[in-house]
Amino acid sequence: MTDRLELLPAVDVADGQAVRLVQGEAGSETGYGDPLAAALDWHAGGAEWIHLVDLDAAFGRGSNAGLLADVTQHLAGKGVKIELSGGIRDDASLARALGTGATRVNLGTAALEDPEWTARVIAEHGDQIAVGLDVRGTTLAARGWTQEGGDLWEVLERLDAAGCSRYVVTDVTKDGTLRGPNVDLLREVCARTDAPVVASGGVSSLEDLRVLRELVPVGVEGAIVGKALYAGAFTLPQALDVAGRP
Ligand SMILES: O=C(O)c1ccccc1N[C@@H]1O[C@H](COP(=O)(O)O)[C@@H](O)[C@H]1O
Repeated sequence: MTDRLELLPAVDVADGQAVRLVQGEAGSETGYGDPLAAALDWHAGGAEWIHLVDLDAAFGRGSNAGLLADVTQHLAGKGVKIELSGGIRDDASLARALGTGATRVNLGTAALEDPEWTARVIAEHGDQIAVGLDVRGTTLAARGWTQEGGDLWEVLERLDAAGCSRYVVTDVTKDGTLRGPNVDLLREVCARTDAPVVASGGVSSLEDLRVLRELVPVGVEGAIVGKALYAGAFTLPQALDVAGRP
């Protein structure tokens, strides 16, 4: 068993550009240019994974599907694993997402609004499907985090029963704020499921990554890092030194 924390640098895309939002609020974005250039930077820094999000699809206001497919194919060709999310809500969008060569895809809204479809695709695709549990407190958020999507613990129990292989847990109130991860939330989710958990939201420092690495034995498998890398709080090689290298 590994004690390494997997790191997933984030590339969130809105209107064709890499951006970071604050608490997922539309209009709060800071731009970071070309998504492929950002992804290639993370590859050059040693990224094993990239967490790639179509924000326009998540908000239901557009699509960057072609661009994300290009980024995925390009990076997958270099051996980088892609976790793709945003707007994957039906058979067509799931087939397109898996067809890009992404290693896995994250379901958000669909996992809250369409339990039967979600159970079916989990049964069909196994660990190619993860579910993003995006929460404020213990209330889930859907549709670009603009609508409430139910109780975290009830949904976790349902998804566990469906055989969900992995959860990406985001404290929406921490995301993009550089205020540190919600360690209590992560511990509680890990205590209630045997599936691995990817931590998302709030990472601000190398110390945060040390803390998250200490949670690996209880079930935290990885951490998504966004704003801290883009803002230069630390470099990806420094982060990998703390998290452990593949
Ligand atoms: O990542 C964000 O900053 C974000 C902000 C607002 C909404 C969604 C966001 N990200 C990810 O989008 C998917 C959910 O998309 P969908 O509901 O399945 O269409 C999920 O991975 C969120 O973490």
